[in-house]
Parts: sequence; structure tokens; C-alpha cells
Amino acid sequence: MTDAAKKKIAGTVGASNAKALKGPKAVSTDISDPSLDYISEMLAAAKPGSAPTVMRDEESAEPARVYAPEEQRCGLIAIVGKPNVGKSTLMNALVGQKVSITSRKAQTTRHRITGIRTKDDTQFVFVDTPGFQTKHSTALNKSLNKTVLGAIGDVDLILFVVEAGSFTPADAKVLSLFKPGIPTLLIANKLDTVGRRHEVAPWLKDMQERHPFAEFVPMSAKNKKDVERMFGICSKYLPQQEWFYGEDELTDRSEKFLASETLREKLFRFTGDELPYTSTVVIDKFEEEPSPKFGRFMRIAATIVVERDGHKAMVIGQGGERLKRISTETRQDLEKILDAKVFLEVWVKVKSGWADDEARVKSFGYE
Ligand SMILES: Nc1nc2c(ncn2[C@@H]2O[C@H](COP(=O)(O)OP(=O)(O)OP(=O)(O)O)[C@@H](O)[C@H]2O)c(=O)[nH]1
Repeated sequence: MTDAAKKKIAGTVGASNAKALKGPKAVSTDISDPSLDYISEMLAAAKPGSAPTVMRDEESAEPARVYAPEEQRCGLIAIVGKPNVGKSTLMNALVGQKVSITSRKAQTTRHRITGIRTKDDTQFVFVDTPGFQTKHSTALNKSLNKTVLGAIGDVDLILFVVEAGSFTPADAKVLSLFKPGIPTLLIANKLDTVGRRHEVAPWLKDMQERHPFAEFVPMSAKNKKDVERMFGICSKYLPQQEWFYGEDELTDRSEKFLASETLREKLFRFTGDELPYTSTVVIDKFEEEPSPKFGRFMRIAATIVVERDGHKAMVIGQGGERLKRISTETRQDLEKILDAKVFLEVWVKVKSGWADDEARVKSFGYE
């Protein structure tokens, strides 16, 4: 394969007119690795007769210039998939800063979050969604699912994220929600964890038969090159229209919201699988005080709401040790995010059954 062809393919190609796929040549963890040519060939073989996506050449980018409104391109991109497939990791990487929390625990993301990235003439407005819930039907899960459905109804492009090589009934349920007409890319994420790359080829072929995906993108949200490639892939689906946000804006979420998300992330990170996902965070106070010494000083008070006394003990930990770590790490992150000196107070309260109580779910800020 020529260098030019390698550069062009870069892990994506249209999905129609499927043809026999080629087998493996090598196993590697980086899809941009030349030893992974077989993936490029396999993908190219999936759509004969049409040119694979041509990528933006980041290295030879022209000097920054100002784009007049009529030259601008802008659109909404929903990132959708079952819990824990890497949606938030992908969005944070695309935005270039953490705007959506991630954790090993499924169902971390509960809100529609907009992440914004402006590159050259194009503004990408990403909508991260909660993992679609199929197992339980609590008021909380119904609210989460409503958010997913709202997010995919009015976008220009859907990134349907699955784990490369895997397609479960939960993935199928999410896929069944998509209305025809909105171009959908299959993002085969966590490619770095696939030991047997050759098994991805028949899987991709199977995926082509399941849905008319516009393109396939095998990638790892943790691989910088793969993430950069996404901009070139997505931009052609976005309409020519004036940017919705300022060039430097990263998110439409408030600082208060980012504070509650940061605390929730630390809560889940430090409690692991012990704490049920129904625990949540409420910000009671979020005040800026004048401070000649620090420039910006924020006074924040938050409550971690759990369902049982046992969960409260779990969050507090032996001698308050765990709560102290959760609070300290949250404060340190917030000082960076808010660019301020932060004074943070965290309380833990028990409110049983809140996730089953629709009014309370609403009062905690879910839609
Ligand atoms: N190895 C590997 N791990 C990944 C990759 N992308 C995400 N992860 C990990 O997968 C886990 C889940 O990632 P999230 O981004 O929180 O997943 P999500 O789909 O937003 O999850 P929900 O909020 O539950 O819907 C985290 O531990 C991530 O670090 C990847 O490309 N490779």
C-alpha cells in the first residue's frame, strides 16, 4: 500500500456494498501503526469503488485565520452507546479538556453535556449522553433514557460507540432507537484491548449487515492520533452555518455543574464497585468571594446523597479517611478547572429510595 493510500484510509471507510474482507497480517495496539495495514485494507475492501475519507493534514495546517460567518461550518454530534463503552472518554479527548466525568463504574454520565471544539472553519458541538439503560426501570433510568432519546432526535451526526469486536443485546437496543436519515458512524472503541485483531474483520462485516452505517471507525479513545482523525471524519457531515458558540468555548455547562460532576467522579473513583450508582451529589452553595490574595476565591458546599446508612459509612470510610480524600482531590481539580482558590465542604446524607421517586429525581437536577 502506498503512503498516500495509508494516510487516506486512516481507519474509516463508507459501509455500503460490502465485499469479502481480508484476514489478519499482524497484531498491534495502534491502528495508525503500519503493521496494521490489514485493518485499512479490510476497511477499504468494505466499500469498493468509492474513495476512502481524506483526512485533514494537521501537521501542515495553515496559519490560524478568521472565518467569516458564511465560511463557517457547525453542527451537533451525539455520542451514544450503552454504559461504559467510553463515550465520555471520547468526548473529553475530542474537546481537549475534561467536561464529562469518566469512571470504571457503568452509568457515570447522567446528563446531556455539550462539549465544543472549534478547529479551522468548523465548530463541532458534541452531545454526550448517559449509557442507555435496559436492565432496570427506575424513575432515574427512565429519566436517563429520555435524555438519550432527546439527544439523538435533532443532531447532524451520531457516533454510535461500541466496544470493538462486541455487540450485545444492550447495543442492539440503542441501535434500534436511531431514526433513519441521520448519518451514523460506528465507533469501534477500545481497539487497544482487542488481542485478536483478525476477529474484528468478520465482526465488522456482521455490523455492516445490521445497520446502514455511514462509516466504520475502529479506534481507541485513549489514542491521541485516533482522536485527531475524528475531526476530519466528522466535519463533512456538518452543515455550512454560523458557529453556535465562541471560538474558545468548551462547554455550555455552568461552573456549578462542573463542580458537582467533579465531586461525583471522585466519589465513584474512590468507592469503586461498592457504592450503588444511585448515589448522587447536590451543590448547596457555590459562591465567589472577592479576594485580593487569591484573585478568585470560591466557597463551595456539597452534599453526597446515598440510599442507606451502610452507604454513608462506605463514603466516609475509616476515621473519615475516604471522604477526606474525595474532598481533597475534588478541591484540587476544581482549583484547576475554575482557576481559583477553592474552599470546599462536603456532607453525606441518607435519602432512601430517591432513584425510584420521580419528583426527587427532578429535584436533583435530572430531566
Ligand atoms: N483500554 C481502553 N479503555 C477505555 C477506552 N475508552 C474508554 N476506556 C475506559 O472505559 C471506562 C468507561 O469509560 P467512560 O468514558 O466512562 O464510558 P461511558 O460510555 O461514558 O460510560 P457511562 O457514563 O456509564 O455511559 C473507563 O475506565 C475508561 O478509562 C479505550 O479506548 N481503551
